Amino acid sequence: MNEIVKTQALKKYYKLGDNTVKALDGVDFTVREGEFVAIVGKSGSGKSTLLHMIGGLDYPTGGKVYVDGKQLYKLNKEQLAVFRRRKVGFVFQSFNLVPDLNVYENVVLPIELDGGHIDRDFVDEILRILKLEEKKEALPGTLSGGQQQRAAIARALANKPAILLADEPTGNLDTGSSHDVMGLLKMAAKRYHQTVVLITHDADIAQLADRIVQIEDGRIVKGSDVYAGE
Ligand SMILES: Nc1ncnc2c1ncn2[C@@H]1O[C@H](COP(=O)(O)OP(=O)(O)OP(=O)(O)O)[C@@H](O)[C@H]1O
Repeated sequence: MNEIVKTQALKKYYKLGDNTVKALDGVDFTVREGEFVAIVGKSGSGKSTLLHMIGGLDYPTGGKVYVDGKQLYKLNKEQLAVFRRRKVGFVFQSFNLVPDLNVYENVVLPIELDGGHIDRDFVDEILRILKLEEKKEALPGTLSGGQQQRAAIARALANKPAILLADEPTGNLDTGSSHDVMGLLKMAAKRYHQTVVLITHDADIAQLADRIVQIEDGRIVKGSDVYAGE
């Protein structure tokens, strides 16, 4: 089975005055294509840092990150930015939709900014699967939190990224909307064989993933490799 994400001895240290914070301290982590992985751990354990490293948002202190066969940190800043635009879909707790653009325009915006081809049939299908077809022309401000997050997920899926990374995507939603959003995200991921790595504090949400990876003090303590759950 294809390993789409692989980290080896990944380290990220932050210097704070005389202290060094070891946000990641030797992480070996693999995700295979089409897997839906939840990362859990206490606040400050290193979850967001790991997601940032996989998404090419920052450079590590040591170790390697491979995504879709590319070693990320051999890329310079511009190449890394292109990698992010083309290969990674991001979903955050705060939906980050552009308020003046309607749902459809928000969803296709990253493709337009990258000068890519918009596959309208595919975008329409995603909007249908995420139950947003009636809301294509609505502005984000007129939508519920769950609908806004589904629009953000549609945007992340629209250019068929190699990986979709979600940082607490249900953090701002009530329980009902959280399960709704997770269910639809999972369904879309299955349908497109989309690899998803998701951070959550919520054990119920994590249970919906194919595999749960637990991180403590910058190290993975459970679920690190793809065969752990089998
Ligand atoms: N830019 C930074 N500069 C200094 N320290 C940082 C920076 N980013 C993260 N850290 C530290 O690295 C550690 C890991 O942070 P990280 O955000 O990855 O944790 P987390 O598990 O995602 O936490 P939370 O669940 O609260 O979001 C923490 O001690 C944090 O304070």
